[in-house]
Amino acid sequence: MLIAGEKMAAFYTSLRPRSADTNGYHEQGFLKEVNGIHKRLIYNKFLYVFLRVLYNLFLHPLRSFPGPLSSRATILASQRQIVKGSFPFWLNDLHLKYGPIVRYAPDELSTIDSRVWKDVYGHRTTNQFTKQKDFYGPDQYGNPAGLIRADNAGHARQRKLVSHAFSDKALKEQELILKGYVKLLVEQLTKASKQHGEVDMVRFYNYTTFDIMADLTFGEPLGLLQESKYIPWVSALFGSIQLLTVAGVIKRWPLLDGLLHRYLPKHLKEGRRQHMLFSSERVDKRMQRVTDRPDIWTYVMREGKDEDGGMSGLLPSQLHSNASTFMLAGTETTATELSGITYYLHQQPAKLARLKKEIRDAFTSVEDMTMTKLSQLEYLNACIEEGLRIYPPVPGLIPRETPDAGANVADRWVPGGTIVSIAHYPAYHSPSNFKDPDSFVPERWLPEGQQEYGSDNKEVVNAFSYGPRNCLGKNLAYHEMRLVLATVMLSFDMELSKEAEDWIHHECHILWAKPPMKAKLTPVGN
Ligand code: HEM
Repeated sequence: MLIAGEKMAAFYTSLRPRSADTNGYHEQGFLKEVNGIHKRLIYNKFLYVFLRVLYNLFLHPLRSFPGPLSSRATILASQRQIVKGSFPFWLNDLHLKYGPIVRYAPDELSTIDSRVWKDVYGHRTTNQFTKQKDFYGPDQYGNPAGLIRADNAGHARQRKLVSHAFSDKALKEQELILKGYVKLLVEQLTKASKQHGEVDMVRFYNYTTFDIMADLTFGEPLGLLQESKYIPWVSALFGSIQLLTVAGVIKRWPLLDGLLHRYLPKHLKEGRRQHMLFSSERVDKRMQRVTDRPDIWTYVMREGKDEDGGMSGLLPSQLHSNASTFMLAGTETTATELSGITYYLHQQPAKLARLKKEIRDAFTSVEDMTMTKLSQLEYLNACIEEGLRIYPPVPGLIPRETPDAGANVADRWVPGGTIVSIAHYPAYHSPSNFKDPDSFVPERWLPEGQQEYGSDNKEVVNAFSYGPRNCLGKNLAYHEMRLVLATVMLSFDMELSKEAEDWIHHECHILWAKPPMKAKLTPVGN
């Protein structure tokens, strides 16, 4: 080590300018030389960028795919939109202009063709297409990675183990837990309305979904409903979403990414560590408890216990990573959908009245609501399907990389190493897939709407993704959305505030940046 250090010192000394008196080497001459090298480096960099742009435009294997010149030339155009929070809308405009498949960045294709679900995400092809590494990044909880970032073999093993906790049978046993929280939601909404006149529905939906998911993941709620406020951990989670978007953009520039990691202020690193610890400590505490309460781990332990009573299937890094995934994937998404549906229904009084009537005819109290009865409410289910179409909680891309040998994607040959993705928002808002794509029309999902909307390409809507890596919590999410929406409609009449009239027009940083949705609630029967 010391020898290496001495050698380095000698090397730098040899580079230092020597004075003209000692060896005739003039300092100015040296500076000129350095300037020359510097200029040549800049020149070379420019030359490289110029040649790269020419290559991307005229020689790249994707050159025959349509897209704007700026996007085919460099990744800057798409990155600008991501940072601005307008990526899904921009992509939507590109599809309107260029058709069902668009080259939105030099190595990247977006498509709105429903065949892509089977071709790229389906069971038959999932082993060929890999998740795009830059987009998902390494697992912060270390290796072996949890569900989201595991390779296909590691994923299949973990998924088999945890899926017991998300089965219909498990959900039936979790019904009472969920009901407890929606009853508390009604109590707290009533109290907050009396106190403040107006309540922010986005917050109350978040309180509910975070408390439910924390109960199922940590065996205890976070107390958000009880206190009617976010705890710092949840606020930090929301605050970090925009930063994560920027970090995702920086990741594509290795030099900047390296600098970011090296010079990230200590307090931010510590904040991230504390944030991760919050969830890991809670799940560790839960694992030490012996209980038969039907939370996630009761099912996983039952199915995956080894001879010593430990968990044979999940290592600590996977346990921590999956708990953290459940707490993000299973909360914000469901609350987003509830907020979106609430907004759209309150723009169309006739549809709102029809839904309220269906719910109030079916139930007199939350006690009457069962999973089976809720799943049979035609109009409620149509509203949820339409909500998932018009305001998908995961609005952007879920990118995959083609295998080295290339692959067929919707009848077109795509070379190896290409990033391909179906884009939820553009696919669901395309007039080539839907009539009146920007209108909230639950009837399109019902037999009565088939005459008018029968030509809609409903197969393209897979808001929970498709194939072996689709959403694990789909059943839970559907039940939760039905239960919460039905409870709110049964218990209150709601009037959105003036400021909330334009609520839907907000940015998207991977997830929707939802503003508050203030509403006046009147308890039914008052
Ligand atoms: C309306 C609500 C929801 C929507 C629209 C939704 C959507 C999605 C989507 C699109 C994916 C695929 C992501 C990708 O491939 O990168 C996904 C994965 C996942 N979701 Fe959901 N989700 C919702 C609710 C939930 C809930 C309630 C849970 C409960 C824990 C959950 C847990 C997960 C998990 C664990 C994965 C990863 C699955 C795997 O890789 O095997 N999600 N979700």
